[in-house]
Amino acid sequence: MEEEKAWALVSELGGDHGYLEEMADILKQHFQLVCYRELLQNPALHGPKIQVLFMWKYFPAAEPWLLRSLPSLKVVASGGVGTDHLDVPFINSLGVKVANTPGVVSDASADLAMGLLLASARKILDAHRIAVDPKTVHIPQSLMGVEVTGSTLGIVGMGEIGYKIAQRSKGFEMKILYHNRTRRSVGDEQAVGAGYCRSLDDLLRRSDFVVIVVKLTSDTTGLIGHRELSLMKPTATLVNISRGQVVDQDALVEALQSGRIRAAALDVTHPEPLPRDHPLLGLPNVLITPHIGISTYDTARAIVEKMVENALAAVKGLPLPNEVKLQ
Ligand SMILES: O=C(O)[C@H](O)CO
Repeated sequence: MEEEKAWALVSELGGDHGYLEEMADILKQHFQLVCYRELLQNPALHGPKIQVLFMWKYFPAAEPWLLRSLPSLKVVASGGVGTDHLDVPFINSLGVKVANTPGVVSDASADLAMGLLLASARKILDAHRIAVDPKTVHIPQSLMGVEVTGSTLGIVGMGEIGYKIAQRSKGFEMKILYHNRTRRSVGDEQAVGAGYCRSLDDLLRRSDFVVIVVKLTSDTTGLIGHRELSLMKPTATLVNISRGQVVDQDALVEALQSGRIRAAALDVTHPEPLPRDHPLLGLPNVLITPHIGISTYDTARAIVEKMVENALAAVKGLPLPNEVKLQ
């Protein structure tokens, strides 16, 4: 006899923050799904049976009132690696576990970092606009970029994603520097030819491209501010794929407007999206993508599969493969 499926809450199936059809099918194979909208329409009917909250791109937000209205909840299974949108101690205090999906997001995130770096260095978006607009005249100087091959890349945060960026950069013959709380093994460093910078300032002074890949914590909030930007080369480019709050955006606007640094390429901002009149959106030396680091079909599928694995373990009372525990 088929085991009865446990109930899980999801944002939407389809829609802006919903799951693509294929991903929704994976969830449906294992769980009976209730959409957030349905829950709000009939909380007394749906609330008590929900054991899993699946979060995709932070939706539905795990707000205290929502968590408290789900008495059978066992796990918040969040897609992606960052858990800065979750109050883990509070969730745990309700007897609910938190899981994320590390590992499977790393390749797509590292690929995007390289994409942003290359697009910014070679002004690929400006070039596209000129190529498709018959009214523009191609002035070659305006599309002159900076050389990637042989340049120096500074990676701030050498976890799995940072390391994968280093592996990719090796193919571009870049000199790799990294700054991280803990130093990698000699073997890891040698495999990609990465040099450790104990001091972030040192890395900032020496790099042509600085890629930010740290987790958002109280230590990394505002890590790159006026002082740090002023240490960078005027020809340097800042790439941020971590979280918007790691960079002081006012300081960044100033550095970009004054030419203190050459350019920035950002997959993350604070807030997301930025208000339409935000100065970053009007600067010619900024490239912004709307937090698409993990947005590939393969990665989305792998994320959803991991979310399911964690959720099934929680429902069965087994240890979670990816429980988030605050150190
Ligand atoms: O944290 C992550 O994995 C991505 O930034 C998506 O939120």
